[in-house]
Amino acid sequence: MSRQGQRSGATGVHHNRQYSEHYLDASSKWFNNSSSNHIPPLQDYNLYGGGGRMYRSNAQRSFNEYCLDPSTPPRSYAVKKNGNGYGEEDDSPRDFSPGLLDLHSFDTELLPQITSSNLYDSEPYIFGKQPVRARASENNVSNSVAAADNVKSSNVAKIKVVVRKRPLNKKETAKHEEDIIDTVSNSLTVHETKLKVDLTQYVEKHEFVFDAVLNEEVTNDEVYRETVEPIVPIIFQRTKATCFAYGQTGSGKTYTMKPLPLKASRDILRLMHHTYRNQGFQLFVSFFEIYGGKLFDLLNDRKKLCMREDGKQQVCIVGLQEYRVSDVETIKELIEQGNATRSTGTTGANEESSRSHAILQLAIKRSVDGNVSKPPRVVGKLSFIDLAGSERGADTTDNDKQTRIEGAEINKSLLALKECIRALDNDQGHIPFRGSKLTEVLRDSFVGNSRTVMISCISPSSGSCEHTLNTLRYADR
Ligand SMILES: Nc1ncnc2c1ncn2[C@@H]1O[C@H](COP(=O)(O)OP(=O)(O)OP(=O)(O)O)[C@@H](O)[C@H]1O
Repeated sequence: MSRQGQRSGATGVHHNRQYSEHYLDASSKWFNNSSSNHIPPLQDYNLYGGGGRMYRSNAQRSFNEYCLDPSTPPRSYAVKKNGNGYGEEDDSPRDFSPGLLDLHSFDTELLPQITSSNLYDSEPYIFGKQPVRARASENNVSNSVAAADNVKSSNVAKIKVVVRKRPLNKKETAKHEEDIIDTVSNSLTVHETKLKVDLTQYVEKHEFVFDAVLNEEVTNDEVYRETVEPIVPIIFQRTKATCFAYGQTGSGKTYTMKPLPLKASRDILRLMHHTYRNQGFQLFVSFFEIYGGKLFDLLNDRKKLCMREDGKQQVCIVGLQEYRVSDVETIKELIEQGNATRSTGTTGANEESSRSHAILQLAIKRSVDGNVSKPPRVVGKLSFIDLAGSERGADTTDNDKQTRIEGAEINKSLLALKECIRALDNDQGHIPFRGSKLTEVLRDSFVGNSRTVMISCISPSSGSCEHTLNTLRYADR
């Protein structure tokens, strides 16, 4: 009997198997319904002129100059402004001029520090109207929820490392590969088969402990609850958070990351429409990728973007399009559009492998003093990063020059990311952002009040042992 068969299937988290329907199916569903009970149910309060509205922002035009109908892909519409500040559809589709998105100093500069009592005790305002006293009692309810969120925020670790083990796939099972990973609570053991000099086999055990270990039975909903859900409320409290998935090609990074932004935006909208109702928060989405050290806008025909640093060493991504969104459907469309645009390529290791880092950002903004004529500024931000396959850095032999260059670039950025996380972990004053484009772009997510969640994805199979150990060593702090 194989070792796999002998084991009792000890797991850190006990839940129904989710992959039975979707696993082994490359077109598995990416957007699951969130079943979170922690945040009140979403209601459409029609805050922005209709749940089906979406706004596109860039720095050269005011944020509400564009308004798109989410029922069709956003880039096929341009919008002209009407009298009430909201747009109407226009036939001229590519009316957008490249904007300047300054991640810090323009519309993403943090609002001045608002103490929690200021933020929650003040009367709510409605766009263009005076504060309404009648809403005071409703606001008191919000206050207590917000206060509870404050308490929660101090409990959210600055860096959290979670390992997710996927099930064996069809190919691995067909090759009779064994599951060599045991998980118990937040620890795991890798059983590596080795050869002695006399060619007899022996098993070396490698043990690791992480903040959480999620076994092959854990669903995407549970991954969300363990990783991103605790961060969502603190985004409203001037926090910038990053969640990324690391691991070899085929280890489940995309499978793990894809549902997270949608689940997070659903909860963000719930909070905006409930706890923070009428407090002027707005949600913006942008989606870009870093491929070969260059930036491309996944929500604007993969338009090439450039990153600049201003005199105050603040990072700007020139031309990046952001969309103001107020309903989950629109966000889903944008994410689907971005994913479809994302580049994939062929290498010796995995034909479908993604060789780029995809970065989806959800930014919560608010106009200073509730003045809608002023561009809204970032209050908090949540970045989701689906990293390129970690073994790409070693991809130097059986591929062409282009693939080798890509591999070197990926290797550089993954190392730089690790260095930044190590520096954050050690509370070092200096964070080495400049190590790569990826870390430069993420600079503002690492400074100040930041949170980082790393999800290390591993394959259970004996054939992936070396890569799995590399991934776990990368994640080991
Ligand atoms: N936890 C899981 N449960 C069920 N199926 C999974 C799980 N993780 C991954 N898979 C499946 O494994 C396959 C590879 O996963 P995925 O594409 O997410 O890998 P990846 O790490 O993103 O690879 P790449 O770096 O090449 O993009 C997919 O078919 C996916 O559906």
